[in-house]
Amino acid sequence: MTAAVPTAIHHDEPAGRPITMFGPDFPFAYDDYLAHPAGLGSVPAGRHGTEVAVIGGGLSGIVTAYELMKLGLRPVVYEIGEVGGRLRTVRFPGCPDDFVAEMGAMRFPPASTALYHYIDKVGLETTPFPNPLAPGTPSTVVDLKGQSHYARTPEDLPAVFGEVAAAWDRTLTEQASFAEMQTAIRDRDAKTIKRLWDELVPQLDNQTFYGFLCDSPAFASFRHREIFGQVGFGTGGWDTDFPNSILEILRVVYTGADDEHRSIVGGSGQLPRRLWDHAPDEIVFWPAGTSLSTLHGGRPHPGVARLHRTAPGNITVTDVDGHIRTFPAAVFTAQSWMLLSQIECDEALFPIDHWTAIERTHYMASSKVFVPVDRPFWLDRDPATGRDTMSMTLTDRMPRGTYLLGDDPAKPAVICLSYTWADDSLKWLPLPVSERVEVMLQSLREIYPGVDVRRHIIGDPVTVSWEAEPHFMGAFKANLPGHYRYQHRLFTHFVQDELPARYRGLFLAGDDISWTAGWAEGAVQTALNAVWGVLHHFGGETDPANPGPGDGFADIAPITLPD
Ligand SMILES: Cc1cc2nc3c(=O)[nH]c(=O)nc-3n(C[C@H](O)[C@H](O)[C@H](O)COP(=O)(O)OP(=O)(O)OC[C@H]3O[C@@H](n4cnc5c(N)ncnc54)[C@H](O)[C@@H]3O)c2cc1C
Repeated sequence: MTAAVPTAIHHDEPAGRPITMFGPDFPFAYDDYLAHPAGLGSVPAGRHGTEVAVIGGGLSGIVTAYELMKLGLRPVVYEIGEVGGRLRTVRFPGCPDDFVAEMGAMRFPPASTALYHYIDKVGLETTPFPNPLAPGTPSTVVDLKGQSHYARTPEDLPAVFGEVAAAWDRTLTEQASFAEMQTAIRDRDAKTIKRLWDELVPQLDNQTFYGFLCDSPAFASFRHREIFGQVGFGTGGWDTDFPNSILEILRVVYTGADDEHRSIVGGSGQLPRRLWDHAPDEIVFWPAGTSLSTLHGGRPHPGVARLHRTAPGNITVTDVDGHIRTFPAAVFTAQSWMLLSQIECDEALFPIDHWTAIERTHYMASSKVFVPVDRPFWLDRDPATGRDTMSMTLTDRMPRGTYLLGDDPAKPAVICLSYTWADDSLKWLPLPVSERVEVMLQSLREIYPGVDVRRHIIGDPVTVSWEAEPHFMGAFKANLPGHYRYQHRLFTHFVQDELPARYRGLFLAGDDISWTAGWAEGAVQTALNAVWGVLHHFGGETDPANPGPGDGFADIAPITLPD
């Protein structure tokens, strides 16, 4: 548990299976499905070599393409920017290559077991991420209302933080059957998960995160709600999530998505790039040594400008260079608002209810700023106080979260001066990077009056505001109250037997389609759904010993709410 306030109920890890991102909406064991020696299934030999368009070369698109290739199909990946998408690792201009900044995803819970399947496959190493009060984080400062609290463990914080933690524990116990749900997830007990969740969804779909807190007697005090919003659980301040559906938050805390985060050594962007170059041992139809890279002559096709149907079942793709190609199936993995804005689309691509669901998608803004520094000077002890010079910092000032990355005294290091979401991110939007850095350094000076951070900076800063990136609408989707039905339509779209034939053959995957948006695990899980969808569409099947996500769908399907 990495909580600043250890707010999810924390039991000692019992023996047996750990908590994973198994459900609660769709409790399918993607990790077991991936690990099974029978593989993900097969398509009829007559289909081998058939082209399938994969739009978007982020993690979801690359996983989709990789698995389609292994089945003997020919994925044709279109990417408008860089392979990797929101797994975007950048270097600092003029600095050596071992300085990296994670502009998108930067910390991955071990609970994301389908994601780790691919991290392990391509041989990437991970290391604990220095979240607030995580065991590997030397120290944490919580700075609220102009008062700073230094802590090595949660017990070092003033008593009110413990009260807030207890209030969250009590709220989850009394209003969300927390312990029972975690036991069911641990036991992979899909029936109990569904019983608990299917009861909560209709009750809570209309509720915001903040409303959920206000309804809890444990959070009767405004001050407690305020501190909780500023310090939160796991990774830090969560008040920017207060307007979102409480179902989004419960999904995260039940499944351990905010716990025990690890970063990928050298950067997360290596994962999709290595998978792009990876030649799988188990591959059908294609000669040994085939990879996505060899199938594409080294690089993906350019971005997609137009999508339409030229015959029932066919998807015709026009790329930004004007090349036109028609496919018997396609998987769309970019943010779905691209279908409403940057890509010219034929309305016949989806039924109208799906278009409505796409249109209702709500995105969270997010900004980050990083600077390279000469060394991890924060580990220097202040001789007067015996404290670290500087600490991982949570604050109600503009930067909100400052992360200190690096612990080798002999090496340069990196500071994430600020990581913000939603309204907090929009406050940075008008400022160029130099002004962002000035405001951030000023805030840090208030918190650490004797520390001259600027003196240690050895290169230019890098920044991102995802809401201003050309091919993105924000950092990630976050459902608002009342959005469950839209999310349900998008997630279940990969099972197309009930759809009129004219709408089949185009599949949706990626972060927007996932129940746990903002977590790369969802991008992988939805990719595997789309792969199953394509396989099924082409008359293929899974091995009876290893059924896929669509095979036993009726038994574990997300609950349908009435209109
Ligand atoms: C700031 C931030 C922090 C995050 N933190 C975490 C974290 O700590 N842990 C975690 O697990 N996850 C985190 N995530 C979420 C994680 O990054 C995503 O879930 C995952 O990377 C999404 O992958 P994807 O393939 O679905 O989408 P993307 O990575 O967005 O891929 C879609 C691709 O489509 C491309 N595209 C767009 N338009 C077109 C077009 N017209 N034609 C062709 N291609 C197009 C885009 O360029 C992009 O490469 C974070 C994300 C952000 C932004």
